[in-house]
Amino acid sequence: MTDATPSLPAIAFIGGGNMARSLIGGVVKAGGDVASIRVAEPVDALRDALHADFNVQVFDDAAPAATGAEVWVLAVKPQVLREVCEALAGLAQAQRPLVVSIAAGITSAQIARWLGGGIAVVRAMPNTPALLGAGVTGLYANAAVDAGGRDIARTLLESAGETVWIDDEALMDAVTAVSGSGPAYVFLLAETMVDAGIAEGLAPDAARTLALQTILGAARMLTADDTPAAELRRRVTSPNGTTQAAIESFERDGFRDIVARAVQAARVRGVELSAANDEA
Ligand SMILES: NC(=O)C1=CN([C@@H]2O[C@H](COP(=O)(O)OP(=O)(O)OC[C@H]3O[C@@H](n4cnc5c(N)ncnc54)[C@H](O)[C@@H]3O)[C@@H](O)[C@H]2O)C=CC1
Ligand SMILES: O=C(O)[C@@H]1CCC=N1
Repeated sequence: MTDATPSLPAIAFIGGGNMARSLIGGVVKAGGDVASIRVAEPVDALRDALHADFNVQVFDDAAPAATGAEVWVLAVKPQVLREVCEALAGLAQAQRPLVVSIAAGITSAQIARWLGGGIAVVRAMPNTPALLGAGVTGLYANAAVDAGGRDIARTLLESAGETVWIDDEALMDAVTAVSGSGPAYVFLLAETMVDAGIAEGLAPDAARTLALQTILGAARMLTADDTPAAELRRRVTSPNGTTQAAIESFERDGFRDIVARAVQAARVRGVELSAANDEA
């Protein structure tokens, strides 16, 4: 939580789905001024829930939410972003907002162009632990973003957790592949460990508690200090013990390659999303 959070300018979230809810929850929890938050969301139930839960102003259309807001957070799916931006282009040229896009793949140049050109765009790639303030966000600013704009974007995303600036926009697809999608990899590991425990005879509740608390405890150890993950792993691995048997099995089965290929697939998909949504 930063002291600057309450002084964020008026922010319009365009799209009030999962990630917008996580970010809004973070800003509200951090003491941000809810009166300065507007959300455009076409789905009635989502819109009503955002208003009920956070007391933010809600709209069923993007333009009235964006009118007068200094910051626009684009939180729609990549596949609809072009249409959303083109509908807001006139307003963007009149208002010159700071645009923060959380859409996977879509580049700052595409967004600036779809909004009519010359727009300050920050690409942000948060992740769902933002809901607990335990997220991490990669941030990239295009050349039109000034120091004040960078501060606003950082402050906004810091309410969801840590932030990391990325200088080369091409690497935002790698950020997405590691941390944007990353929680799903950990959830997959959790599912697999619970299922494996059950397969070995543990009761489902016991397997769940054992696996999930192990992941939580390990994550806390990983972030407690600078001890490398490999060293923490070594400390668990007694010579010729049970862990060594498991790690050797992972290595034989190509665990490192499996993870590297999955991260690469996510990165490549980011590039594809950019290209697929830019056809004339
Ligand atoms: N879910 C995740 O873990 C992460 C998602 N993202 C990015 O965040 C963006 C949103 O993803 P989610 O929140 O997961 O999707 P979502 O589907 O939950 O939210 C998108 C929302 O946009 C609304 N919407 C559609 N058209 C609209 C329009 N014309 N005006 C205003 N709202 C409109 C939809 O009704 C929906 O509620 C995507 O671009 C995704 O790449 C980024 C980081 C992590
Ligand atoms: O799966 C996706 O495309 C989005 C971006 C990162 C996490 N969810």
